[in-house]
Amino acid sequence: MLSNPASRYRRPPAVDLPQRQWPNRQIENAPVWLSTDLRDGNQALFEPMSRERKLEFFHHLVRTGFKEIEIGFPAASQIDFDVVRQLVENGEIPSDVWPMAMTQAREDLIQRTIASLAGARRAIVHLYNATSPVWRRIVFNMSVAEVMQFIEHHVSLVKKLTDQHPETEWVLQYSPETFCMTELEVSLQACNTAIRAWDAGPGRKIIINLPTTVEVSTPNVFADQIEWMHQRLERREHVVLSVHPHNDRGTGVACAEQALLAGAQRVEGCLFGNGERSGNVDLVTLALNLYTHGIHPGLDFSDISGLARVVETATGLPIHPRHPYAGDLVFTAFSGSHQDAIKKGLAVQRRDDVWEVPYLPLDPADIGRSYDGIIRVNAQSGKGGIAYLLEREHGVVLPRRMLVEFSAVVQKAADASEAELSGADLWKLFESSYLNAHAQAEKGIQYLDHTLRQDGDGVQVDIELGPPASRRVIRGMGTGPIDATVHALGLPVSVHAYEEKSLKQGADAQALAIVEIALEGLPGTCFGAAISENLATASILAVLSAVSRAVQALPRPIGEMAAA
Ligand SMILES: CC(=O)SCCNC(=O)CCNC(=O)[C@H](O)C(C)(C)COP(=O)(O)OP(=O)(O)OC[C@H]1O[C@@H](n2cnc3c(N)ncnc32)[C@H](O)[C@@H]1OP(=O)(O)O
Ligand SMILES: CC(C)C(=O)C(=O)O
Repeated sequence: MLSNPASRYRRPPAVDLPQRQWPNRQIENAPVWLSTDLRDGNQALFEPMSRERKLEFFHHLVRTGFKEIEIGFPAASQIDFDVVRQLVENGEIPSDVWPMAMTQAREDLIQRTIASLAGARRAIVHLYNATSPVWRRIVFNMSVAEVMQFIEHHVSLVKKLTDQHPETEWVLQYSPETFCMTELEVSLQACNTAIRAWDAGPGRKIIINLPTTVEVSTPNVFADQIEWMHQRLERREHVVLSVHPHNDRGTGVACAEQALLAGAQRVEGCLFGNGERSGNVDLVTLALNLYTHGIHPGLDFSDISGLARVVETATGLPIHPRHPYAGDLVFTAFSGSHQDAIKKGLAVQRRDDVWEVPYLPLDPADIGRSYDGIIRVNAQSGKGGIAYLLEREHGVVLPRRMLVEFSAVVQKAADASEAELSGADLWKLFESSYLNAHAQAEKGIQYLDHTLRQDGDGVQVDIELGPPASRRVIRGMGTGPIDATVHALGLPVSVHAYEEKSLKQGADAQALAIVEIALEGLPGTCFGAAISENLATASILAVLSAVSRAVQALPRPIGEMAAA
């Protein structure tokens, strides 16, 4: 039993913002993206990335289209320092990409951070300090006034040190860590202190990065906090307003999206939501959410599975099969009505038209995934998935009533196996239920051979039935092979429908024949099917298949009923 939370947990206060604008807005453009996979993502791993892995990951991020990449915390880790140096010294950072390095507000750490970036064409120094009451009291033991002096002192130091490297274009990023838990007036004071100490102005940009260091509120409260700041920050035109959502309440993506409505221009996060605790905001989901609204995110996720494997290898963490867009199961429908609707949708969807396939939020092909795994068949499936697999893998299109009949067979098999049925399983079931139904000795007919010859205007068929030890021949005359076979059987059978289809072309061409019959004494109709290189043979076998299946329900074996 969960204990009563009322006395142990508090809901953070709402923001007094009666004129809030964000609920009426839509996201119109992609934000600036910053990948913190190599910093926040990396600091949250059982085994942080090696130097080689970091470098490789960095280049993947560049190829994906990131223009801002937090490479690490060079003052805290020799690997991070070496990686930054290698990238800078070897000129491996493309001219339009901003590397970013993080530091605490401590003089020695700031010096080393700037030393790591020296010589870069452009660079972002990321300075942070926590500002919320709990951190002020427990971690830093500082008053609000002392926190402001602390910020002023360390931002000024960053300015002084970076001014000594005019060959580099410097930007300061200031993060009031724990922003979402800080009184808004204090956050504003902290950010404005940084803006002034950095002397933000024309050609001197500052990034103000507001994190949900630990996500504690509903996304609407975070959006209110962002809009409140957006309206009040000093020198706003020289400030890039950024957010850094975490996902402790599972609403990181919602927080980021609503923050964009509220005035944020930039988002920091990790691919597939890696990062401290329940992760940083997932940049893949955010970007593809935009994409499905017709807005290009400026990031290339056209090979999402390839990227997922890169990230899994680098982090040592698996991506959940139901992870939005990237999970193995997200383009798979298990339930019958979903499969049916997807099949119908795919049949009418044209490549360049607006995407309207039911149940699939985007065209899997757009992110390098194929339709292959879309339909699966299990005990929850209906006709749609079965029809899709038979058609895709064997070119077999069953008449609707036959599909209904066969789906009952599939359902039974799936229930018995308690597993998913593959296309191959489905075909085996189709073979044993229909294509080989005439070859089963037990209750049905065991076909061995036949001869067919023209007889005046009609045909005569001689069919050899088994078992081989007591083989016998039944003969029938008719207008064609089907009619003759029915007569040969001598059973009260009437043929309701017949269709044939060629399955392959050329030398190995094959015909599929499908027959629907009624057998006196049995309710409804029953289907049979057969495949042969010869159409007449396929027709004869299809009748035998249908009759054999129909008599399965009869009390006496077919041999006793058939005319000998
Ligand atoms: C929310 C985030 O993700 S922030 C990023 C967090 N990432 C990391 O910390 C990863 C790497 N960090 C480290 O390896 C280490 O913390 C180092 C090397 C930076 C510093 O190591 P140490 O000097 O041993 O300090 P330690 O790790 O114990 O950190 C606690 C100290 O840092 C201080 N501190 C914490 N945050 C800050 C900050 N933003 N600015 C200034 N000081 C800070 C604390 O007050 C505490 O100081 P105290 O020792 O005087 O009480
Ligand atoms: C932006 C920084 C300080 C951060 O990682 C956080 O607050 O989660």
